[in-house]
Amino acid sequence: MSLLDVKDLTKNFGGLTAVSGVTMHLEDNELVALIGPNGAGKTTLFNLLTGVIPPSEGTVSLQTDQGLQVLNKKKPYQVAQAGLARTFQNIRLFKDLSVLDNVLIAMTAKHKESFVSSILRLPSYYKKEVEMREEAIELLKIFDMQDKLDNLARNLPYGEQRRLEIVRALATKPKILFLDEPAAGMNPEETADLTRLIRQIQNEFHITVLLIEHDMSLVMNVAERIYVLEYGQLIAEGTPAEIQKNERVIKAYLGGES
Ligand SMILES: Nc1ncnc2c1ncn2[C@@H]1O[C@H](COP(=O)(O)OP(=O)(O)OP(=O)(O)O)[C@@H](O)[C@H]1O
Repeated sequence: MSLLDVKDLTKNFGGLTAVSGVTMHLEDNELVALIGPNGAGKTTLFNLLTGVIPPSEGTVSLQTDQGLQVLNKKKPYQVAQAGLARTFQNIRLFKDLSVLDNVLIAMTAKHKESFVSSILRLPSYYKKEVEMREEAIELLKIFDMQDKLDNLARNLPYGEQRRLEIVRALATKPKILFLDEPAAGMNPEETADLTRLIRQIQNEFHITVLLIEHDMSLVMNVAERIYVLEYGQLIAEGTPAEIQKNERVIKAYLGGES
């Protein structure tokens, strides 16, 4: 049994089938990439896996501490509580809040502090708040952002805004982290930093990462396994070396150069 099992997942938008009968799996502590040409259905598949949109058909099941959970009909916050976190193609930070507050808000979504103790401001509430603050600072230290705690998110350079998004996702202590085009808009130096960061996340947090990315050097550098989508269907799965020499992938994705 895999950590995440996806069976025959399909999404129709009116007459268009954006994702068609996708079956895939993710294992513990794997770094997997999902690639495919523009419009292949990658973001739609991410949205299905993270509860942003419901599937037309198929199932998504996650192994959790409470046993197997079917995620299909769950809302995004329930999917997040089950252990799936994601970033988006377009940055979604609270731009007018500080770096630290951005992380604290993500943490609050996960912590189950009782309503009564937070309303009454019981000692346990303050204790929790102090703990969360310490945890958030520790996390930001790992990603070299300890000097930016009070900076407004909007004032960070682009690469750091993307990094903060990843920190926010990690603050929810996910089992699986979904990264949607994390290198989009980055310069080569920022992309090199991101490559190191993704490896660091996998090593230090022992979580599974699924990555959508158009930057092939990043994908081939970090992914252990790659899925390839074309017109909503999976056309290949394998190691970077296998994918690079897969005829169907070369034809579909790399423009038939061989
Ligand atoms: N809400 C929607 N309603 C109708 N069609 C949609 C919707 N969302 C996506 N599509 C269509 O589904 C197909 C897959 O789109 P999707 O964004 O998932 O592809 P993608 O592989 O992520 O593309 P890109 O690499 O350009 O981001 C496209 O033809 C797109 O126009």
